Amino acid sequence: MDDPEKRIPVLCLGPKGSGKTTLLKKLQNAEGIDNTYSPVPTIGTNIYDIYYLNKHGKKQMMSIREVGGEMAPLWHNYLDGVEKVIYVVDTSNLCQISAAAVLLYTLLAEPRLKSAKFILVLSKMDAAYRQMRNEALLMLQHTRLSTELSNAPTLLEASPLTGEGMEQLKAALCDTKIVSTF
Ligand SMILES: Nc1nc2c(ncn2[C@@H]2O[C@H](COP(=O)(O)OP(=O)(O)OP(=O)(O)O)[C@@H](O)[C@H]2O)c(=O)[nH]1
Ligand SMILES: [Mg+2]
Repeated sequence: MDDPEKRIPVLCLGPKGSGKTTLLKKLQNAEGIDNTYSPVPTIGTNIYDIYYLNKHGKKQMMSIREVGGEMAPLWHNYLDGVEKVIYVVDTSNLCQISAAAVLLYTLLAEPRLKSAKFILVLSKMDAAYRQMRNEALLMLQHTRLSTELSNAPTLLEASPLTGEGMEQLKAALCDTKIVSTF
């Protein structure tokens, strides 16, 4: 397990199996992220180095720390110095969404994350699961969060398997214009 003291500005959280590892691997432009890809559950944490072009066209590296869903009771150890939180919710698993919402609200109320930017990723937005999008947003009370919170999460719909939403996620992370050739 990595050292929680090591400052990594971007944290990727969400319930187990919500698709964090798959999403971050795809952000790294890893090969073979398709229907045959079967990641192992993250026991502990993983750090992913992501390369991107900044607004001056220069290649830069950003580190993102994933903390496995199994580690939810220990997430609070990793919040110091965090500037951005990618919160991944599995749209195909409506049974898990209420629990995901409670964990999200706890993070939004966390004083150490008061000025952090939240990116709420509805994952597994493959065609088969798209129909569940509205139910998922309702269960997360997304409309209420957007109107009542100053640090309301930015909503993104993504599927690492189809590539949907990946450029938007990169752009939201890098505060840079969308770059199509990377
Ligand atoms: N259909 C579909 N399945 C996905 C997608 N992303 C991830 N999965 C599957 O969901 C399962 C869990 O994915 P992971 O990326 O390991 O999830 P995780 O959030 O990292 O899980 P933990 O590390 O246990 O917290 C795997 O079987 C993936 O293949 C997606 O976009 N579409
Ligand atoms: Mg994982």
